[in-house]
Amino acid sequence: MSKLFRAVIMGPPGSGKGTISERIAHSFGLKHISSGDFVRENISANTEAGVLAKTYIKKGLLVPDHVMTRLLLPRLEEMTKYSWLLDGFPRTLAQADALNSICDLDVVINLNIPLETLKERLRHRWTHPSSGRVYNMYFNPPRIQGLDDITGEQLIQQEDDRPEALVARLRHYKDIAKPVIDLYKAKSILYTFSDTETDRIWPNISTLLSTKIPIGQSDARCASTH
Ligand SMILES: Nc1nc2c(ncn2[C@@H]2O[C@H](COP(=O)(O)OP(=O)(O)OP(=O)(O)O)[C@@H](O)[C@H]2O)c(=O)[nH]1
Ligand SMILES: Nc1ncnc2c1ncn2[C@H]1C[C@H](O)[C@@H](COP(=O)(O)OP(=O)(O)O)O1
Repeated sequence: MSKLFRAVIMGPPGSGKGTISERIAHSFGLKHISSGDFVRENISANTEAGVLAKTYIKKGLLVPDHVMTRLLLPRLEEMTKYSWLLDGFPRTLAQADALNSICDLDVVINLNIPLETLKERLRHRWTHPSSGRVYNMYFNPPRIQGLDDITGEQLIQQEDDRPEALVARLRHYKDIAKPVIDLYKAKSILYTFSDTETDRIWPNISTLLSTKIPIGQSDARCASTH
């Protein structure tokens, strides 16, 4: 069997991780695992870890590393037969070390987007809370204003996406992501993409992955998990 492909996508809130992950999953047939979606699924299903995670998220905090790894690692271990792309995990060095103990990553995509662009995007981001699907009033608007394309349910603007909240989130992201980025740089698997537009970044990511993903792995049938 040819070698499976393991990738991580990193970037500050609003950098386009979710948007680009969907494109990668669709074009290259990788399983897309979003830590945020997975946490929300566990909260809805009332699993032990989900109940615990909810107590932190309600306070606007990140879920502690040991809870996060207890949630995510078994999920990844179920996926040993698939190539996957992980979005939203690892967020801390402890999470990166835990991930390192169960697999070798091939590529880490690091999105470097200017602060002004992030603020502007998140100001116009609308979210479907139960699925985590996101829209932008200009970039990818829903078919009917204010409603989710798939379920027709109401979209909301998250408190976290207000510009004032974003500056604090971004500062926090930078502090915790720096050692993770340094680790992947030292391993020579970090690929950084800097631009203000996803559509300009995407061709470069697509070219990179075309050279890295073994032939026969691009199977659109095993695309995104949601
Ligand atoms: N104007 C514009 N909006 C974009 C672009 N790329 C993504 N967006 C929108 O920007 C917002 C953020 O994109 P996401 O894919 O949710 O970013 P993320 O990195 O997953 O964000 P978090 O979930 O907060 O970590 C969404 O509303 C997207 O629709 C772009 O190139 N231009
Ligand atoms: N790797 C991780 N470490 C800690 N908490 C995490 C995490 N991934 C997700 N979470 C938790 C905290 C987030 O506020 C929540 C939703 O995740 P998300 O949708 O990726 O985040 P955000 O709301 O920052 O865009 O789940």
